Amino acid sequence: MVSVENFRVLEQSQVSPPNGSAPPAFIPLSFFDIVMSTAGPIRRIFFYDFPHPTAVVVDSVLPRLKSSLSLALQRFYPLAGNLMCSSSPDDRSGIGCAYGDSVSFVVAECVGVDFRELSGTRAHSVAELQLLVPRLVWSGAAKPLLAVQVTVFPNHGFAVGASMPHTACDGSSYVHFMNAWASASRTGQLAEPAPSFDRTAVPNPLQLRSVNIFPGFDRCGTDESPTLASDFVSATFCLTQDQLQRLKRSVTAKFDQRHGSFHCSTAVVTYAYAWICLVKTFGYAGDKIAHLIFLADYRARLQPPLPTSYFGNCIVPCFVEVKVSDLVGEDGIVVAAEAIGKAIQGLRDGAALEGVHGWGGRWQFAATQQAMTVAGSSRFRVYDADFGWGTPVKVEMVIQRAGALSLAESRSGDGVEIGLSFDRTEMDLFERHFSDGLKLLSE
Ligand SMILES: CC(C)(COP(=O)(O)OP(=O)(O)OC[C@H]1O[C@@H](n2cnc3c(N)ncnc32)[C@H](O)[C@@H]1OP(=O)(O)O)[C@@H](O)C(=O)NCCC(=O)NCCSC(=O)CC(=O)O
Repeated sequence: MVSVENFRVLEQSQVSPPNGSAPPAFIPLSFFDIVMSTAGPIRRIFFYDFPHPTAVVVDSVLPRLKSSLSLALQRFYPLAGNLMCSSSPDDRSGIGCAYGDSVSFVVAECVGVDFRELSGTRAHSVAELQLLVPRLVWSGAAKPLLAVQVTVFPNHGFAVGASMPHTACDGSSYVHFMNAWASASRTGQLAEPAPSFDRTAVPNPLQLRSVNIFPGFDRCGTDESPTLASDFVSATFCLTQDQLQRLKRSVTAKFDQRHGSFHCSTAVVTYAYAWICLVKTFGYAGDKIAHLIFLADYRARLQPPLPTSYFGNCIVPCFVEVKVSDLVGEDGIVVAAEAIGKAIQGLRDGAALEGVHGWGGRWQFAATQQAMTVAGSSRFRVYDADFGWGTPVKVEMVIQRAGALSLAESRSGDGVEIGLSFDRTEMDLFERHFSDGLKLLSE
């Protein structure tokens, strides 16, 4: 078990882009950056098997991780910069980059810990995971956008934790950076496509300029991890390709074509199935409306589209509401999939931005209703992040709220992985609903 007693910081340093390679710049925040700025930091932990003593990690792994991080920052230089936002809402907020910018790089050691358990799929403490991700500390003008922590588990492995405030970028850009850093470490070269920071084609339907429209914004970047009960745990649930196909068939077999059609994708059935299990776990009354919020990548959906290498936020929220009795009923998966599919269809031809005035209110209301939210994507390729010592044995998003779900491709390549956090009793319930539903599918 990771506790403060068996966890110690070995080194705290700063990593900069190579000398003079990142010239001073100011990159204005886009509409999407400002909208997402209160969403809290993105925090992932990449676990690697590495059965060697700490000294070997320090001598051979760390120098390469640092030099490749420096190389990656040459291209992703805004991540070494600071958020600039004056108290006047008229001043444009942006990312300021200056010579000498750097990223905090912490090295820690964890002893007497079951590395397998912490990097496994079965329930493990979220408070322990929190120790493996670095804190982003905002103080005055210093508002860093990336912090890195490498934690060594002697003779077992190491974990690379990276935190970025959502103001800097969305999940697609986060993983773009991590994969660029990993491939630079593995090959010594920058092989991933260069990021694009060009904001000129990004729409601004609400004419937003500053993050200071949100009271208390400063606290959103500073990563104050809540103190969690020791029985608040995180676990990973997998849906194999075969199970996904069965779920898709169970939807399409019953879907009433008279109501129109939609593409019953992997994302649709995964969200639908997890949502039903979650609603059953919380045991809501049948007449309550259940809420789901998921995010859609808007790069390819904009007219004209932005390149996939666009770095920043380009995501829009999708809101889905279904009555609990319909979700937990016999055809719940059909009802949920149809409602989610319709929300995805509604993203076509730039239509999502038409509802932009309602986003804030809908988001706030759904949050009061314990909405299920989805982070990550099964298309991000988080398991490609090989720094030169093999692919991750586990990639975990740190989730501090019951009802928040994270998604990734499965490590084996067969299907998807769903990460969730709950109190242990709720986790047991969720696990039972999840496996019972799949048993029914195979009958
Ligand atoms: C809105 C969506 C979830 C809807 O997904 P869907 O799969 O249902 O719909 P779609 O139109 O995109 O794709 C439909 C079908 O097209 C195919 N398809 C489309 N694009 C593909 C791609 N890039 N790779 C592989 N397949 C693809 C698939 O066959 C899929 O069906 P099939 O699946 O049956 O094969 C998705 O489009 C999307 O935007 N995903 C990214 C969401 C995202 O960025 N989340 C992170 C937010 S930030 C965040 O949360 C923080 C963080 O992550 O760090």
